Amino acid sequence: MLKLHPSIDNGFPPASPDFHGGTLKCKCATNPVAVEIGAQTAHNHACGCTKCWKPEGAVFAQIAVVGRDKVSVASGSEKLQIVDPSATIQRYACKDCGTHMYGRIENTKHPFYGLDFVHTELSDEMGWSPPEFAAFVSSVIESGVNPDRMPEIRARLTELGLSPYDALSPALMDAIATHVAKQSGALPA
Ligand SMILES: N[C@@H](CCC(=O)N[C@@H](CS)C(=O)NCC(=O)O)C(=O)O
Ligand SMILES: [Zn+2]
Ligand SMILES: [Zn+2]
Repeated sequence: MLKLHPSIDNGFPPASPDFHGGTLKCKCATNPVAVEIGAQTAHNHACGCTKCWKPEGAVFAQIAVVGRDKVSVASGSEKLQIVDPSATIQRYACKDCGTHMYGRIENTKHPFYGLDFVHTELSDEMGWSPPEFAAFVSSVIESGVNPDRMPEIRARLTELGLSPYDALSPALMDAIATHVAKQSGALPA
């Protein structure tokens, strides 16, 4: 069976109705970085881009958003470093094991400002919001996936209920464009 991501390949449970977050831990056997998430996540999805962190052997990342005020580093903050300070999303990774612990947008004009990006499979808790779609699917080629495999990959994502898109989902792309149009004045604010 084609393997895309360990938390996706075997299907995924629905979100627990009263779920209020959990703790993400990096892969270090000793002194792991721990990040507390104080709320349920939203817009969880598979991402095929080269910038999002993937578990060993995975073709896709799994990534969701949560309010930045709900994210706090509980331990190991001294091990965190920003992967690419010039990127829109500043991804804080453990410098020992490479795991990305959270991604943050500092540009207050960005449509997603206020939301942090997190990989909920780094938590032992069950009940997180499940993935809803697959984003940046064509980008897996940039990580070395043979383009001939794309029909099979898109078919498998569809079978899992994750509609494949080559950017974000239409709903999120519309939300971004609406935000931009309100900033430019093309739409009333
Ligand atoms: N084709 C590019 C796409 C990168 C990209 O645009 N990623 C999206 C989804 S995570 C994004 O919003 N990136 C902003 C950032 O990385 O700061 C790649 O794979 O590197
Ligand atoms: Zn680590
Ligand atoms: Zn990505």
